[in-house]
Amino acid sequence: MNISTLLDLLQPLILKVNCDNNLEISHISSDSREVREGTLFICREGYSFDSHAIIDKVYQQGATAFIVEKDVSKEFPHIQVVDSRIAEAVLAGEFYGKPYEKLITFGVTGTNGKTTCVHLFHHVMHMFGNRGSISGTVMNDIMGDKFYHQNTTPSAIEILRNMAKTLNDGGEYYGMEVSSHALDQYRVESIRYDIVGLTNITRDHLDFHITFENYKRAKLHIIDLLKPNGIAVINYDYFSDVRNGNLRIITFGTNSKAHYVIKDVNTNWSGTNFILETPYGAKRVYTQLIGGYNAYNVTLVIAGLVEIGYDIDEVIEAVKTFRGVDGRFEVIPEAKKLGIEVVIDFAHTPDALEKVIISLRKLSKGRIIVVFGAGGQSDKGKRPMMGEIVSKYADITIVTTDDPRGEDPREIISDIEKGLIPNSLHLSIIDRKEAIDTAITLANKGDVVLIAGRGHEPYQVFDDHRKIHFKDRDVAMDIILHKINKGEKSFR
Ligand SMILES: CC(=O)N[C@H]1[C@@H](OP(=O)(O)OP(=O)(O)OC[C@H]2O[C@@H](n3ccc(=O)[nH]c3=O)[C@H](O)[C@@H]2O)O[C@H](CO)[C@@H](O)[C@@H]1O[C@H](C)C(=O)N[C@@H](C)C(=O)N[C@H](CCC(=O)O)C(=O)O
Ligand SMILES: Nc1ncnc2c1ncn2[C@@H]1O[C@H](COP(=O)(O)OP(=O)(O)OP(=O)(O)O)[C@@H](O)[C@H]1O
Repeated sequence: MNISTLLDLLQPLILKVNCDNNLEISHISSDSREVREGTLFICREGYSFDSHAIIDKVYQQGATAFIVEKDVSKEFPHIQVVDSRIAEAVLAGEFYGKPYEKLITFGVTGTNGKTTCVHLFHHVMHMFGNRGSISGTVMNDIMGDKFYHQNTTPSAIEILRNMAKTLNDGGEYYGMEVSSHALDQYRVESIRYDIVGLTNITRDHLDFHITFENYKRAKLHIIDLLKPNGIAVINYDYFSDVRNGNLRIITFGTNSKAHYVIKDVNTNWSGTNFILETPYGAKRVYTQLIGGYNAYNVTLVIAGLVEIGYDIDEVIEAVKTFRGVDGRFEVIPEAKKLGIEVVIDFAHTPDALEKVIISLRKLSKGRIIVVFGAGGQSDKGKRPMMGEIVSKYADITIVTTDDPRGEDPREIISDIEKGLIPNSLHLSIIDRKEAIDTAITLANKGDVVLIAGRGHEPYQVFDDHRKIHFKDRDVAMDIILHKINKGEKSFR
């Protein structure tokens, strides 16, 4: 591609041009680790690294030209812009030929439920015989190529590249989780969606957004990214006041004013069922997902697909066969041999913890023992709130280590302890394995152990370089099997 095409597009952002208009660009990147001959490299001052500092090294790697935000030497062909992140979004859209225009695109944001919605969307589309891709926290599945990405929402270039691959390989749809960070940093700015979903909004990520208003504004920005005929599917119980010109907004929730009204939710150990009042009549919905809150996630996906033209009864039928996502209300069947239930769940916000424990309360007459911690280097303010919620709703609270990410685990635990309700039954055990073992040992017949906060995650991250393999399900399973082999049963 000739750089002049890209220059035209960037015009409103350009401060200075210091390059030949006839340069040919065969690749674009903002990451030096993937630069090759013919690359247009986008420099930016990031949160942890300033890639303007490595411009000479990247030039030697073969970069043809640079997009920069700062003054750099004339020896490097460059275009200086006011904002490299916006430039990256614009360039990525153009360079990869706007593949989103030919795909059914589904973007979900919200504090909790994004992964569940995107995986359910993938499942239903597959059941309808469509091929496509998804990206998000647990995994990226780009036309069958499955891999983990450190970000819930990758960079603009990666997303557009994956969308282009999806289209080239004959895919029809692309579903993705859209984090508030990504919305704020223009990672999805040049994408347009057929369906956007807003699951809910409660406290999280205020280390980054600082205020809840900023966080909410970032999330709501997804509505601006709809295609002209696109549909926003919004949880009315959290966003009752969203208006946006002529855009189609479809609401869902328990409030009778919503377009899709959730009623009579019943959850048990084999799934959840509820009545959904829709513009097409009342329907009974059954899902294998346990936890009443999943009625919201399921409804978001049903409403989105129905509103773009899929048959409601067929969508509801396809939902039935979805088995859920790794580490989300995952029951360990072997625990039953000890007379107890053990559940792994990714709840790591105050709201998610409350919802999961309340769901468990409906499922069990026994005591609920919760093991959890909080991640380091992220929203410290939610820690005491998590402590308060767990000690309010659980019978025994065991505070432990999550991913400290360089923070002292003792300090994180102490932040959580500040919120614990006085006189509630609680323990703090720094070693996560020991905490899980203690919870399972304390459980009597009929009790439930909830191991929360890390879900599918395979590693505990102690600092930038020290990761240890730690998957809650595997650790809990080992402990349970060990107890079964020793002939232990929870009859106490
Ligand atoms: C704070 C934050 O949001 N950081 C994200 C952001 O980084 P950044 O733009 O500040 O980039 P940086 O790491 O400082 O590097 C600056 C530039 O130098 C480049 N670089 C860097 C090093 C190098 O050797 N060579 C090189 O070229 C980088 O590619 C980048 O272009 O943009 C990058 C590309 O999209 C992300 O990978 C990076 O995620 C970091 C790893 C991160 O931890 N992000 C978290 C906070 C985050 O974004 N999380 C949300 C989900 C949250 C949730 O829902 O739980 C997410 O969407 O993942
Ligand atoms: N609709 C919901 N309302 C409240 N809590 C929910 C909802 N859906 C899921 N959860 C809780 O949030 C946890 C994470 O679910 P999921 O992975 O689907 O959300 P997410 O938004 O993708 O999270 P993250 O962005 O942190 O990856 C679940 O394990 C459950 O505890």
